[in-house]
Amino acid sequence: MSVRTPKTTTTAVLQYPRKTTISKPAIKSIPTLKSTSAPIQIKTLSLQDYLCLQTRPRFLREMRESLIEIGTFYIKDHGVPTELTSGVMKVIQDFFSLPLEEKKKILIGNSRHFRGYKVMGEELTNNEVDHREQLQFGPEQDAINTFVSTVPLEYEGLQGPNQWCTSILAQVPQFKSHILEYMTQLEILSQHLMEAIALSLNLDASYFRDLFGLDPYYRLKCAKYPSVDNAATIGCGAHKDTGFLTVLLQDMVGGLQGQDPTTSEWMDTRPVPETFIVTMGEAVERLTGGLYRATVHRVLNNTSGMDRYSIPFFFDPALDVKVPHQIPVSVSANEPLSPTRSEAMSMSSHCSLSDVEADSDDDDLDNLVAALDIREQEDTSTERSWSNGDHIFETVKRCHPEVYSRWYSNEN
Ligand SMILES: O=C(O)CCC(=O)C(=O)O
Ligand SMILES: [Fe+2]
Repeated sequence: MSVRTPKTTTTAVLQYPRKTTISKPAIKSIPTLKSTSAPIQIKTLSLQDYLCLQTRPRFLREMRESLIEIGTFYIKDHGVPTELTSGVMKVIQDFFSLPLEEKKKILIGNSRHFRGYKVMGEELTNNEVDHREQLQFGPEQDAINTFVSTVPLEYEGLQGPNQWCTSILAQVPQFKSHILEYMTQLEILSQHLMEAIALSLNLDASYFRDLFGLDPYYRLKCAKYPSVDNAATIGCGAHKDTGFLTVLLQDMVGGLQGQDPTTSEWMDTRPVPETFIVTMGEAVERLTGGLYRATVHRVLNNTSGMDRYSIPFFFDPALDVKVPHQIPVSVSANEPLSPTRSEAMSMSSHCSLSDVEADSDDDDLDNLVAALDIREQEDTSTERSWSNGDHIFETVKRCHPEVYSRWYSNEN
C-alpha cells in the first residue's frame, strides 16, 4: 500500500499544542515543580532482542505495553558505538564552549533550511522561556534549486545543507564528521524502531516504510542546559514532540521528566548509561487513534554546577508524503501478535507462541485501552490525510520565526 502522492500543499487542520518562540522574555520560576517517585516503570528494551528472532515476540510485547502505557522506553544494545555517542557529546560540548561570536557564525537565521545555532533564551514552550542553547542539523543534502520562497511547497526549503564554518571546524575538528556519522547511525536505529512499531501493532514490518517512503526527514537538536542558581525553573517546557518518534541521548546530569498520563505525576526519566530514550510523537498517537501515547515531557534545570547536554533525534516520514489520519490498529493490548503479520513468525520454528501470549498484567493494560475508547478502525488512509512536509514546516516555523521572516515572508 502506498499513499505517496505528487507534491501537494493540501493540509489537514492541525491542532497540536505548539512550541512558539519569542524574543528574550525573563525566565519565570515554577513554584509547583515536584518530582515524585515513578508509578510507571519505564522499561529498558534491548534492540538485540528485536533483531534475534527468538526473542523478538517478547520485545514486541514489551514495546507495545510501554507505548500504550506512556509512550516511552529506553533502548539498549542499540548498535551505535559508544565511541560515537561519547564523541558526539564531546564535539557539541566543545562547540558550546566556543566564544559567542564564533557560534554566531552559524546562526540558524543564516540558513533557510532551519539549520544552525540558536542563542539562549529565544525559545518558548507553553509560554515559559526555554533555558537552553541549541544547535540544529538535518539530512545533508543539496538545496532544491527550483525552490521559490513565496510559492506553495515552502517545505521544500527544509531540504538543504547544514552549516559548517571553517573556523569552527579548525577548533572542533571532528564536529562535522561526528555529527554526520551520528545522524546516519540514528537513522538506521530509527528505521528498526519504526519497523518494530509496525509489528507491535500487528502490521507488516514494512508498513510504515511503504507508507512513508525510503527517504525519511529527520532533525538533530543538540542542546546545552546551563546549571542555574534556582532549580525551580524550566529548561524546556512541557510538550509532546510533534513527529513520529524521537531518540534522545542525554548525559548523566538528569532533568528530563515524563508525565504519567493517568495520574499526571511527573516522573524522572533518569539517565541510564549506554541507552537512548525513545519517545513517541504526536504523529504516532494520531495514527494509532491514541492507542500509543505521545509522552508529555519537560526538562528541569539543575543546580549541580554541571551543565546538561542532550541530543534528541526527531525521525519523521519523508517531506513529500501524505500521512493518513489514522491506520487500522488492533485495539486489545491482550491480543497476541499475529503470526501472519510478524516477521517474528517467519521464525515460528524457533519460538513458541506462548512467548507472545499476554501476561496477567495485561488486564490492567486492557482496562487502560478500554478507557481510551478506541474502536477497530477502517483503513482511512485515503481520507483526511495530511502533508508531512507542511506539518514539519509549521513546527519549525513556529520554533524559529527569525528564519521564517528572513527567508520566507513576503515582506522581504
Ligand atoms: O533535552 C531534552 O532532554 C529534551 C528536549 C526536548 O524534549 C525537545 O527538544 O523536544
Ligand atoms: Fe521534546
